[in-house]
Amino acid sequence: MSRTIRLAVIPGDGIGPEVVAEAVKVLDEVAPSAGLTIEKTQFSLGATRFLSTGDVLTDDDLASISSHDAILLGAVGGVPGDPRLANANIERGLLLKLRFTLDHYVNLRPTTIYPGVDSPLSNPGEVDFVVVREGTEGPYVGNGGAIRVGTPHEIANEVSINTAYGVERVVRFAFEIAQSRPAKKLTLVHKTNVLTFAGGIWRRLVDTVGAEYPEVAVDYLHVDAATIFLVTDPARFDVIVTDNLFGDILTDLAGAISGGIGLAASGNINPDGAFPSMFEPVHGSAPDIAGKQIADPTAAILSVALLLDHLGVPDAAGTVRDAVTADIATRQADRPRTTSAVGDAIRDAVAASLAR
Ligand SMILES: NC(=O)C1=CN([C@@H]2O[C@H](COP(=O)(O)OP(=O)(O)OC[C@H]3O[C@@H](n4cnc5c(N)ncnc54)[C@H](O)[C@@H]3O)[C@@H](O)[C@H]2O)C=CC1
Ligand SMILES: CC(C)CC(=O)C(=O)O
Ligand SMILES: [Mg+2]
Repeated sequence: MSRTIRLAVIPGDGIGPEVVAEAVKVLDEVAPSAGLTIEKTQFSLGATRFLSTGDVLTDDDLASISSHDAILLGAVGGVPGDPRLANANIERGLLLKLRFTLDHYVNLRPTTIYPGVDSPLSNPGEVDFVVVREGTEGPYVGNGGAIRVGTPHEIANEVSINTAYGVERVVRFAFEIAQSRPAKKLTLVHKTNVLTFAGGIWRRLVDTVGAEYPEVAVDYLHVDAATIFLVTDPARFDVIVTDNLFGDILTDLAGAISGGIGLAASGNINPDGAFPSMFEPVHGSAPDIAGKQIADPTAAILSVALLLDHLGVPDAAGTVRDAVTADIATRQADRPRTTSAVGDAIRDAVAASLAR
């Protein structure tokens, strides 16, 4: 029996539409094998839409997106510094508004170094960790302001919000994941030596919640030291739990060490299922390479694997990851392929695997 999934597709800006086209290609190939019928609604949102209509995300857009079962997003944002977008605030008005309104409190960002991948690390070892980044709080909530703007006496602030409710639930989610993994290790990353108030609540809640997970070994690193170990000893990590800002930064670094930002996938999860979760590559709209068909669509395709996990069809997710693994093993730096050629190859590998 087939299950219908209503998927909101937001290709977005820059390379977003290029990589989403490949992700959809792969999703359409694998979905029937998992008994899924994917009913897609396209949403034309982002900088391009703002420039033509002046709208970032209307109430109607939000209501319509919310009525779907899940969301697939490319990336949004125009060329940084483009004066026409000065008042648009696409990132906050669209991306963060979706994450906050749909209560995506878990931003799940796994990192694996696939065999044959072109990593800048000489000897990375077995790398397989997941960053559980808080998605609805921290310094991204817009709790700030500025006075005397543009004068030599300007003062600006941007305050990090960390609630016991918000921190506890994401920490608990991270412990659940750590408990389910063979290494059973959780590393809190923060900056408690300086951010004593924000860091304090994270440390205390990790200790409190951790008492319920005696099998999980708990570690702590300041964020600056964490960047060292991500490069020198990434195999030490299993589950990292951290706030919205540190998680944002660490996961770009994680992408870079594991073969490039074009491989890094993410899920913005509402674990309670009250709202649709949203799947997207970690990267942005990459205006520097947009329109050239040279973006790597693998991160978007691996985000489809996270979507399939979320939909409760792990075999289909595994089929996609196996196809990506096989494709990465064939890559040659001196023979680059177009975005759609990579998508075709992964789609064909999925088809071949399903035919066996
Ligand atoms: N989730 C989202 O929608 C995000 C949006 N942004 C927005 O995207 C715009 C550009 O941001 P940047 O800071 O330049 O970050 P970016 O992630 O778009 O690009 C950083 C670098 O990585 C490269 N890159 C990114 N994705 C790639 C891919 N799939 N294949 C190959 N190379 C890739 C780009 O060419 C660039 O050199 C900004 O407006 C930013 O706010 C940034 C991050 C996330
Ligand atoms: C524009 C940012 C809020 C998005 C971002 O960089 C991310 O989620 O990784
Ligand atoms: Mg980021």
